Amino acid sequence: MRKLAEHNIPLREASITQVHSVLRDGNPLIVHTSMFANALASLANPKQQQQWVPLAEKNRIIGTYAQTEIGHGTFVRGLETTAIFDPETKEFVLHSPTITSTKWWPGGLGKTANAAIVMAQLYTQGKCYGPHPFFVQLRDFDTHHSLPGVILGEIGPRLGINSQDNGYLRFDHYRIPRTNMLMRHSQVLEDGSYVKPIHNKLSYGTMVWTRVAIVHSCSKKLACAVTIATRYSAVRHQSELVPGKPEPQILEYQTQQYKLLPHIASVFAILFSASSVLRMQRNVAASISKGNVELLPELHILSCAMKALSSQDSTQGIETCRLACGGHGYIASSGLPSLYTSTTCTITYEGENTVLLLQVARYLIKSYRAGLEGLPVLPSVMYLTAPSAMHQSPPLSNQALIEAFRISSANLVKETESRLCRQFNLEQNFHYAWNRCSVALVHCAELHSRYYMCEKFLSTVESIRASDRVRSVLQDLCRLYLIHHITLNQGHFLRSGTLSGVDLSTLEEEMYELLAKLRPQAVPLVDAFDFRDELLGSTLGAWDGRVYERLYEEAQKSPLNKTDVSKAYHKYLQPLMKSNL
Ligand SMILES: CCC/C=C/C(=O)SCCNC(=O)CCNC(=O)[C@H](O)C(C)(C)COP(=O)([O-])OP(=O)([O-])OC[C@H]1O[C@@H](n2cnc3c(N)ncnc32)[C@H](O)[C@@H]1OP(=O)([O-])[O-]
Ligand SMILES: Cc1cc2nc3c(=O)[nH]c(=O)nc-3n(C[C@H](O)[C@H](O)[C@H](O)COP(=O)(O)OP(=O)(O)OC[C@H]3O[C@@H](n4cnc5c(N)ncnc54)[C@H](O)[C@@H]3O)c2cc1C
Repeated sequence: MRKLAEHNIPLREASITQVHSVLRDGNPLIVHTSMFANALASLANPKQQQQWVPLAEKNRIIGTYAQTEIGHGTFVRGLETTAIFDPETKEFVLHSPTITSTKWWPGGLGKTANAAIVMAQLYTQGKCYGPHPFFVQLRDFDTHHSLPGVILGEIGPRLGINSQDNGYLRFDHYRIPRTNMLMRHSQVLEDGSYVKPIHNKLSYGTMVWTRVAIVHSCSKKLACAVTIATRYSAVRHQSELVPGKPEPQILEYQTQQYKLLPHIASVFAILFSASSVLRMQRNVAASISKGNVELLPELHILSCAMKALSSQDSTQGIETCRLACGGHGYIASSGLPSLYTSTTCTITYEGENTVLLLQVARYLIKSYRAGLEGLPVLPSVMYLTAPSAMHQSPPLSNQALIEAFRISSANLVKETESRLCRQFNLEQNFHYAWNRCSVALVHCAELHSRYYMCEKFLSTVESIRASDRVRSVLQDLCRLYLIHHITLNQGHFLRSGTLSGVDLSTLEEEMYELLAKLRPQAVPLVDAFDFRDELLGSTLGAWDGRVYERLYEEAQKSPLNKTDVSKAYHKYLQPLMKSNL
């Protein structure tokens, strides 16, 4: 926090710096500096911001974002916590009517936060208006004791990020002033009348913002993992590539290159997509402040798509990097296990990936249908019904591969929409039909999202300002990325007729050549990420390559090595050994 102040970084921008990477097992302040700060910035009105933001900046208020309940995370409309307006006292009464309405998961809620943005069902004048955000003080600002009517605690150990004190929270008819409802977009007036927002999903804005931030953080996490595994693969020698010759660096094995290089490429693909979504988010934020919400649906869908793909890619990539380090990848001091556990949660939080992909699919199907009817659709999905342009680029050129992605994605959407219609005719119920097609719908969303990521990678590399040599390496990486994802999704390309079996063999051949060509660039590429050793926190991935010395030194720090004979020997082992059992 001191560093943020020294560098004049506003609280809500902390999460896109590296400040949180210093703490490996999560961080009790992360939701304060990300979601809480952002909720105040985007959902509170100017007066409320004046009241709370300076206190949050000075860390007098430490907040969290309390939305999820034990019973409902995904289905936000199903939340059960109520905020009922009492016109007599001009207060909202917050209440948790059931066990399932207990808030569950918010980061920092257990012991750290003294306030929260609470999402609760808003009732006024006897009518429910759905989930709305409220600023709620949870603990005394001086003593830190929880306030009467507020019941809270920590939820217990998790797979990872155990320093984050995820918490639970219940309210017992807890009263807050009317002015604690975050009123930038919708309001409850003194007489209890409700003023609705210009778009009814604006209160979901903090989630959209965080999804964009997650894309950024996923590229960083993956970059850390590939740095560790690549440097280690240059230091580690094992087996014989040619019988009788010295053991080579494991990075010489093609299979090792195949494990690492596509993920190095993936770091760039995610990063460039993140930048593009971030740009869009800034434009949308500016438009919203002028009352224009036209591009909000596009931002919502793009942030869902990129959050889902980047969290999945980075989690799989980190696990591949860990396995690529053999046994040493399993040791905590390699840094890889904590990278994995602190990244796999991004698949679930801020919208479980399948659910987000289904949001994308819903948009694809709606846009496809609108396009067929000649209605206007937004730019990113115009291709679904636009005429194909496959034959205009040289065969198997980068542009041709992007076109193949585009046509295959459009083809899959078309096929799935027909399936949906057939299913609808059978079921006579759209929702049942949708569920029966949902595996295919998720595939549509994945392919569309991959197309977007490939396109962003290519267009960024083509326009980037760099020396010819740097550009040439990035072009090779981009080419590897495109081919790698085409080989992983061969079925879609064969089905759409955009690539033949022969094309796929040619591309596969080229991929193997690219692995060999890029091998000498692997270490310079990860060095260029420029992580300090303290941030990597890895015995395998430090700059100086002293892997074995560091592993040995780290082992000396194990608490079990403080004494030659452990207490457990006297307490359990010795009696057992003497017991003749
Ligand atoms: C450090 C981080 C720590 C972690 C923190 C957390 O996890 S915090 C907890 C994080 N928790 C989660 O992330 C929970 C995940 N769950 C959710 O976000 C929501 O429940 C939902 C989006 C899945 C469905 O919402 P729903 O049932 O209200 O909506 P619906 O499906 O009926 O669709 C109706 C229409 O609304 C549209 N629309 C939807 N959202 C947006 C938006 N943001 N903007 C604009 N539009 C949006 C949608 O496209 C559709 O448009 P159409 O087709 O009619 O034109
Ligand atoms: C580490 C961590 C930190 C978190 N931090 C916070 C926080 O700070 N604040 C906060 O409010 N919350 C937080 N959460 C909660 C998080 O946002 C939710 O867990 C997440 O949104 C998923 O919801 P769920 O747990 O209800 O999963 P569920 O929705 O119950 O998912 C279970 C399964 O059901 C499937 N499913 C659900 N709905 C559908 C559907 N419509 N169609 C198809 N399949 C479906 C899912 O795909 C999944 O396979 C955190 C969670 C974790 C793990």
